[in-house]
Amino acid sequence: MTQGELFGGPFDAAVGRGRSEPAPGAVLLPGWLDAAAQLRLVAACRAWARPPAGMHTVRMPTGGLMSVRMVGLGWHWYPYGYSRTAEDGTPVKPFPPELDVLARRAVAEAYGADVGGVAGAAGYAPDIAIVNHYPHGARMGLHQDRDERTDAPVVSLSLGDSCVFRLGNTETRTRPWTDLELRSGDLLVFGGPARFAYHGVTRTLPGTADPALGLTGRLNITVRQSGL
Ligand SMILES: O=C(O)CCC(=O)C(=O)O
Ligand SMILES: [Fe+2]
Repeated sequence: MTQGELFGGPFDAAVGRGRSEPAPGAVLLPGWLDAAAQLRLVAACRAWARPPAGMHTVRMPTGGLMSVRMVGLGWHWYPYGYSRTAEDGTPVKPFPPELDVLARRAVAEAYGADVGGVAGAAGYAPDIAIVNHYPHGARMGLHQDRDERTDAPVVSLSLGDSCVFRLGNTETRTRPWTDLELRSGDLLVFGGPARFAYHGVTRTLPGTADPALGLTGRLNITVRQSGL
């Protein structure tokens, strides 16, 4: 049985763990971060998560709490917008220069010679990072990232437990979609025609992280350009 059959849908366990383009404009580079870079990022996330303006639970306008906890750097995300003030009323932490460097390299490597053909990729100037922590059992429903005022690519880095990432289409929350396994160190860039695709995390795979990371659950860092 393939993993596709196991998860009941088209499933690309990052075929052979090589570069793939799961949808036009979406590029997956498995294992893009080496072990040392992953360790450094986990340590940085721990510092960014601390109060003030630290990691918090988000209440949706409908009243429910998100199962993912998050912290914004550069800008604080709330449903549905950005502010310079965090959940606790204190100024948001600055957008870290190391994420600026990393995300620019990510976009350059993801698109290579095509960078000029992807909206906002050549002049990519990120100023937001959102760090999400997925405790065991957490998930993120299908959504579009559309609180930014640009169509510049979103850079996504995964750390810790693997997850099933659902990459859908730009029109509806329904099929067609592709389920991708994102593992620790994987880079996913979604720009161009994939920039406003619905996406989400249907589940994490507890216990799949390298124990050496010292992380329970999964971390995801998205780096974005606000246009604000
Ligand atoms: O955790 C992920 O891989 C996706 C996170 C995401 O979609 C978001 O923060 O908007
Ligand atoms: Fe998103």
